Amino acid sequence: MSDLASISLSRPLEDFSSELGRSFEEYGFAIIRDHGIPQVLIDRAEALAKVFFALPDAAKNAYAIEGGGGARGYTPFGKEIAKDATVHDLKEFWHVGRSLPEGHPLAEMMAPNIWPTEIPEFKAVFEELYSQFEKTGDRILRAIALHLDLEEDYFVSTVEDGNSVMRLLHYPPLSEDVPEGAIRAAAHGDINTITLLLGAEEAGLELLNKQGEWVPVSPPKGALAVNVGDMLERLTNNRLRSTTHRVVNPGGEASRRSRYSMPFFLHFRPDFVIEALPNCVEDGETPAAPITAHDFLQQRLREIGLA
Ligand SMILES: O=C(O)CCC(=O)C(=O)O
Ligand SMILES: [Fe+2]
Repeated sequence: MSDLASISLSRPLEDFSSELGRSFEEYGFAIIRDHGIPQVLIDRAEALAKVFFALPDAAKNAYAIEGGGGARGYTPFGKEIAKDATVHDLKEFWHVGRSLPEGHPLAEMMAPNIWPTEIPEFKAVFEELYSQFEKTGDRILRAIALHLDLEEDYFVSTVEDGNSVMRLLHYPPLSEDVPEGAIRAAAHGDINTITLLLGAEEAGLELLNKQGEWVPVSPPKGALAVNVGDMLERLTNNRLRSTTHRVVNPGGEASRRSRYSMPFFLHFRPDFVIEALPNCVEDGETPAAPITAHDFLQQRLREIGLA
């Protein structure tokens, strides 16, 4: 078992920062409560996600954008494949991105959102949840900055108008003919800066610890599971590790149930250059070369079959 105790975000930032740092150094993950995202909003969002995924395939497929890299709208079951995996994940999902004002200079790198016309409340609820995730993300990034001995607001400009994506996930009940080796989400690291995950109470999420064992991540209802992504790993020259994780198939009764979850992949702004922080590089070490967040993302999307 992991001893991922939940950390309260309502504590003074310095205290929160040292507990978060400890959890990140050990697991690359932390469970956070009192994060400020209202439970009524979370419940509403989960209910609407369930309504969407219950629509007929033909209706859902109308929102799959050909050639869009899955960046917005619907991605059908059996499409995404984890880096280095041989079978597809057993999931379908919907992506909500940033709503940029018309003519914004970054609009070229960020596709506009689309919304399911069948569910009129969808847009307002998920735009609100997106902005709540950003607010909580800002506080978590301040704590990470303190942990890294940076100015508290170091990350503010790096994520301003960032390419963050909220993913509504549905893992359907397992069918009789699951392809050999296929699981709900194969082992992977997240591509982005940090991930804030809601709704992962239904069992299945596991992280790979430093000892090479898979351990369950089981946030209590309403709590966030937060993890370090590949971009933050690269920025910190591997001091903070992007921990491999997966979602395994349940047995027994749970295999006949759907699982839902809502990760928010917090990204740097596309033109931010990810270059190892000087205070994370030891003498004689050669960190990975600088790369823009946009180029890094495109490289990784090609590897997971989405671009
Ligand atoms: O569904 C979950 O609990 C985790 C999903 C995940 O790791 C991902 O989508 O990157
Ligand atoms: Fe993930």
